[in-house]
Amino acid sequence: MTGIELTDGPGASAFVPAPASPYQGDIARYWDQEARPVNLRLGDVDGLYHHHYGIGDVDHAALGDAGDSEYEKKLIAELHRLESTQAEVLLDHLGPVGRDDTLVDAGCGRGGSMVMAHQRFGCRVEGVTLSAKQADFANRRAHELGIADRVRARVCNMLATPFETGRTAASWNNESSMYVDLHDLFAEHSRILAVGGRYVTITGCWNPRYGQPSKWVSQINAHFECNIHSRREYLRAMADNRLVPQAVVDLTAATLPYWELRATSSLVTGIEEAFINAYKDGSFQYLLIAADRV
Ligand SMILES: C[S@@+](CC[C@H](N)C(=O)[O-])C[C@H]1O[C@@H](n2cnc3c(N)ncnc32)[C@H](O)[C@@H]1O
Ligand SMILES: CC(C)=CCC/C(C)=C/COP(=O)(O)OP(=O)(O)O
Ligand SMILES: [Mg+2]
Repeated sequence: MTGIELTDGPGASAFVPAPASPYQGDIARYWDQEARPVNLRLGDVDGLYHHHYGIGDVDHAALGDAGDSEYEKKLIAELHRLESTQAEVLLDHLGPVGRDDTLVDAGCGRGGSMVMAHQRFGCRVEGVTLSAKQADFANRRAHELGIADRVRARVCNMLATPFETGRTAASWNNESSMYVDLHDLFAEHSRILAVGGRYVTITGCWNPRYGQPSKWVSQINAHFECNIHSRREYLRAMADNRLVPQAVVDLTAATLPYWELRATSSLVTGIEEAFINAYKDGSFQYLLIAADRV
């Protein structure tokens, strides 16, 4: 195996494999360099660092008056609450999970969802990301929380993981499936999941009823260097890989309040309008799909 040794600091990943493709090298670099305030300031609220979006109604009573000197702080806390609610809803769909189970977070980012899964179920959680910086960040947080023996991130391609065949109780992709071929992705989840295990994704996908990816969807792809798939592609690739949908939940209406609130904040990144327009013109959907491995 080719790769490089990382030696900078105690949390550094011991071994970073060479990227499986030039594209994966680009994505590893993208997330190694990412430090947007909208992600770090929200994570600082309670130490759960997410790279996904929010769902649910805005609590206007908690936000208070826009003229209030504490308003921006409250707005950040509210956006973070909505992002954590999103992860809670994903975890709600994992089915029964025991302390002895192992879960896999494919494309784990800085590890917020992994920590939440461990705190809810007491289980072991293994995460993979292309970014050594993210893996180090997630492992440092797990260490600070005293759960490093149960929650671990590593630098690894989610299409070729080191996990044993048929031993994972449940696995998920939280806004990370738009970076890979879906047939390759679901073949790997299907391999590692136990029969009867559960797979869950929350994702943005283009709506086949619209026809083709809209200009807003193309703008989101360019912004994140990703490749948003259609709803049809998800369902077909799952069916081809022994993943049978048990629930398909359209979260589009539930995510719009998050985007509309975020668009008013000082932490805007410039992609807010594309998401709002794409969701509103029907070309784009925010979906949760939970599937049984049969
Ligand atoms: C938008 S972030 C989502 C992070 C996390 N799931 C969350 O909800 O906070 C996308 C993640 O997918 C990861 N990713 C993309 N392609 C990957 C691949 N082929 N293998 C492993 N991770 C990948 C990136 O490294 C990044 O951590
Ligand atoms: C739903 C879709 C299409 C998601 C694309 C993947 C992605 C980049 C998610 C959010 O990451 P982030 O939290 O780092 O982004 P931001 O900085 O915009 O908050
Ligand atoms: Mg974010």
